Amino acid sequence: MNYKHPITAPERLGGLVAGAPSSGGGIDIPVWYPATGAQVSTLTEDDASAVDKAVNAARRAFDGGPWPRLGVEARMQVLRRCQAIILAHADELARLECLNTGLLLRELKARHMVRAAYNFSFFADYIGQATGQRYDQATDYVTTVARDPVGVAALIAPWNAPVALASMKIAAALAFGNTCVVKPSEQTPLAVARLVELLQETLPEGVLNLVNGRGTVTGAALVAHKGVDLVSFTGGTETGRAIMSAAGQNLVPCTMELGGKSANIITESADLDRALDGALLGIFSNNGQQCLAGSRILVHRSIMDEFMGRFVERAEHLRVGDPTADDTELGPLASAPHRDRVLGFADIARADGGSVMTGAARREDLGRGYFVAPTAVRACSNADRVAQNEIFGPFATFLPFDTNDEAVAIANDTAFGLVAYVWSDDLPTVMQITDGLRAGVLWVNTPMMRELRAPFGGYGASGVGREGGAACENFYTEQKTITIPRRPVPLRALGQNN
Ligand SMILES: NC(=O)C1=CN([C@@H]2O[C@H](COP(=O)(O)OP(=O)(O)OC[C@H]3O[C@@H](n4cnc5c(N)ncnc54)[C@H](O)[C@@H]3O)[C@@H](O)[C@H]2O)C=CC1
Ligand SMILES: O=C(O)/C=C/C=C(\O)C(=O)O
Repeated sequence: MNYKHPITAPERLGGLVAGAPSSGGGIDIPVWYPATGAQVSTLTEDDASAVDKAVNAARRAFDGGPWPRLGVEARMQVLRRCQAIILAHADELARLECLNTGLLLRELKARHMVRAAYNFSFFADYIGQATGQRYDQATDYVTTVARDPVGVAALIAPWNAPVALASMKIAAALAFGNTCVVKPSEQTPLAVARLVELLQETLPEGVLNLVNGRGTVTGAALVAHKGVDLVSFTGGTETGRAIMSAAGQNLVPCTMELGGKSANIITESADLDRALDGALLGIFSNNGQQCLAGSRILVHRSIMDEFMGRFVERAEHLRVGDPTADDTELGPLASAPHRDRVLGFADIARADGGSVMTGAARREDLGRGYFVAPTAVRACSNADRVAQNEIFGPFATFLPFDTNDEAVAIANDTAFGLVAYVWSDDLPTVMQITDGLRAGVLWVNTPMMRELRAPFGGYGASGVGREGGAACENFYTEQKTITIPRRPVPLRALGQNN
């Protein structure tokens, strides 16, 4: 199948430093359309010297430029202009993102670009309403807490929702007065590059810079750079470990939004129709590639066969194919190696004694794109590798449980702890399960509702720190405590006693 491309990408692509093309210097990296396997652009990698120039540009903009010194009202206006720019170019950005990720164009327009624009208006509103801290000590002293921007932010974004996730970091870093160097995934640079280019129109020079290239080259040079003051990363857990160790050498703060193996708990008291819709959305939306996927579906044993049977039937009817078509429900995976890795887990499931209920095959009838059939396996136990590893694809793992306590124990029995889903119409059951779960975000009777004022992030191997309103304020600002006597309070006069 030769699906039509959603848009034509620039033939060649690089970074952007202080509004001008970066110096590159690295290898050429092909950029593919996952729906056809065709090369659509070539990325010039930024080497360590190009990264150095980008960080220095951000440093100059921070140390001497207007951005960190701008009043809140002026910064809010700029953030609102960023929102307007994204909305005005939403169709183009969505098409570039589709071309580069194979995510559904419909979803990119309706959710990802709307979220990207909202990230900026959210932080504009947030800084406009931020309250301060003041402490009065008896009558003699007053202490206030000022917040300064931290400095140059290294923002490292993944390939599964490039613009939506990079823009969250950019908007938050800018809102609190920082300057940035953004590094998108080398697999998915197109739409983030265009976003950074578009936002130059309203941002002072050097405030938002872009470097491109492999994580081990461009990303590693960025994280290790002494001019970087903080690192925000979203991506895989192993990469998170490497980045945090490198950033640790410079003692800079990090947030790590990492992987998950989240439990989706379907209790006996669930509204099963709704839980079924939620379970399908939880694992198959975003082409199955999201950290917050409900990838371990834990079902009460009394309803396991019925629920899994209905899930499999619906999965087999998912419309897989052209990501630009309005009625497609599942597009391709992001890359050929990733497709092969995901499919490899079917053999791993069998080797561990599990059964493949459906899927676990390439959709070669759809051409050379990286399509796989929606997959469900029944694991033997929660120790199986398909129950412990993040697969990051349209691949659901089912396990039964007998009691609420057992559901909680299974849910908590992984290295991860990002999110969890609970389906029940019985309040004591909901309370018992939510009290016991060790995960950063819990959704009860709903899939994936994101509240930007609330913290988002995970326990354990799912991350360090949180993203969201106050969490971002704490991360992207330094706090400065200032104590002033109201009048000349007498001081102990040292050295005057002899
Ligand atoms: N949102 C999420 O939670 C994501 C989770 N993953 C998980 O991670 C697995 C592996 O995916 P990968 O493609 O390897 O993603 P990754 O986590 O390695 O890539 C994310 C970003 O980190 C950069 N990066 C990689 N190594 C780096 C380093 N040493 N220093 C600085 N930056 C570096 C990459 O270039 C990219 O921009 C996936 O199969 C999935 O399970 C991947 C992407 C997103
Ligand atoms: O909503 C957020 O801020 C983060 C969402 C994260 C993902 O969807 C992901 O990494 O898959």
